[in-house]
Amino acid sequence: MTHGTHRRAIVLVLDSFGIGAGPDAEQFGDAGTDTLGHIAAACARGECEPTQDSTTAPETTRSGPLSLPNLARLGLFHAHHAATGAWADGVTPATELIGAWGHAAEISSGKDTPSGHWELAGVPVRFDWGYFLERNNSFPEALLEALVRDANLPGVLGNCHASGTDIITRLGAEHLASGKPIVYTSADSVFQIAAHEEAFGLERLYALCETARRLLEPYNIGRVIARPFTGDTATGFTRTGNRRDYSIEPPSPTVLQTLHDVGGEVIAIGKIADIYAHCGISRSVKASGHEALMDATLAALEESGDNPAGTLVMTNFVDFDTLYGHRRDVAGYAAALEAFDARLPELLARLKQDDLLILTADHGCDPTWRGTEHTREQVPVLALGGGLPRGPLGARDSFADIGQSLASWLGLPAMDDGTSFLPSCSSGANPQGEC
Ligand SMILES: O=P(O)(O)O[C@H]1O[C@H](CO)[C@@H](O)[C@H]1O
Ligand SMILES: [Mn+2]
Ligand SMILES: [Mn+2]
Repeated sequence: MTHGTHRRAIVLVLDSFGIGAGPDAEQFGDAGTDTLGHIAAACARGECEPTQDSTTAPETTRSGPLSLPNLARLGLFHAHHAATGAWADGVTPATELIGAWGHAAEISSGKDTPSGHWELAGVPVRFDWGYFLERNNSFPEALLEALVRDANLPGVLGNCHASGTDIITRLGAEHLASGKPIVYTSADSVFQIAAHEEAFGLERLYALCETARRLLEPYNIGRVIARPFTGDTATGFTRTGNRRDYSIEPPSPTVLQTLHDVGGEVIAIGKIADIYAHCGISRSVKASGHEALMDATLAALEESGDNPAGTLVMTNFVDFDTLYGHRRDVAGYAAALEAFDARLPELLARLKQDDLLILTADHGCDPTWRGTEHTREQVPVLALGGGLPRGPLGARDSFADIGQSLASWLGLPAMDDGTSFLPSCSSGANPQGEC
């Protein structure tokens, strides 16, 4: 088969960065959500200013309207306008756009991280995940009994729906005293285990998660997540960067797998390898924090591009979701967006002729919304290169349009789902094609 030469695709997933409620948001109780729009509005109202008692995180020093000049040039605010019918408050949309921009709705049954990532890699989730719906005594007794027995535990704490930071504050001391790990869930298809990194042991926590992963097989649960933390009752408890996700495998080959199968290189940065259950990954680079994730992405761009079958560099920027979205920290989310935006010129400077860059998200997590859960939203599709003319990509019916476009650019067999937004002349299956 003819195959694109030395082409690369770079996909940055801004975890939870929704740009307006999806067409089916009502069914999720999320009609009216808008992660970007509500952050911008709060900034415009002067609600995201540095405060006297602000923590020492440097990003909390931001102030004024939301300022994202580089994302604006890639068409972020235009995409948000197209998705919602309104310009985000206080922002300055770019007059000179450099790329193609659109917005995509999710067709997967859930609004969780694996569903969003698999769909954007061309594999929507059409089956229903298992969920633990009870807010208290959430897990079946038989499951917990088996976990306690197989992992030789003194018992478990939690067994409820919870916010991960709240539950370690509430149960951290009891965990230290009893040695019992904390198990909890959310509206997502997850089984989360929090334990003290030193007192319980990090490797022991990972092994416990693997046991849980095995025991959860009949329950159709998307992910087991290890949530290590440190601290004590005097200092308080803090989660560390050693989180690990144990996902089930995608139901069919994603575009990562398809590229890997033809000998291409798939470089997974941050959580990406875990999210795809290590399927179709050539190299996984772990990094904690957005600065380190961006550094790793830039390094991957420096080091890659020699593979004649093509290269995919894919990075998940998780802090938007974990540190700010779920914590309903609007100012923190705004500051993290601005810090991300400030690094984009370094990335753009490393792009080459045969590169396609896509910035997108996996779901929303509107920090102004009730509760602490994800929100069913559309995501931005900001694309640069790939033979794309500047301008609108329109409303995309599925995140899978991204996967199909990646397949086209990299000269791979077409995915079953999704419609490519690239011009047909730029398909990697026909690298001589001139656009
Ligand atoms: O509150 P924490 O532990 O961050 O949990 C959140 O993280 C999980 C995975 O994204 C979600 O299901 C959500 O509940
Ligand atoms: Mn996510
Ligand atoms: Mn999340």
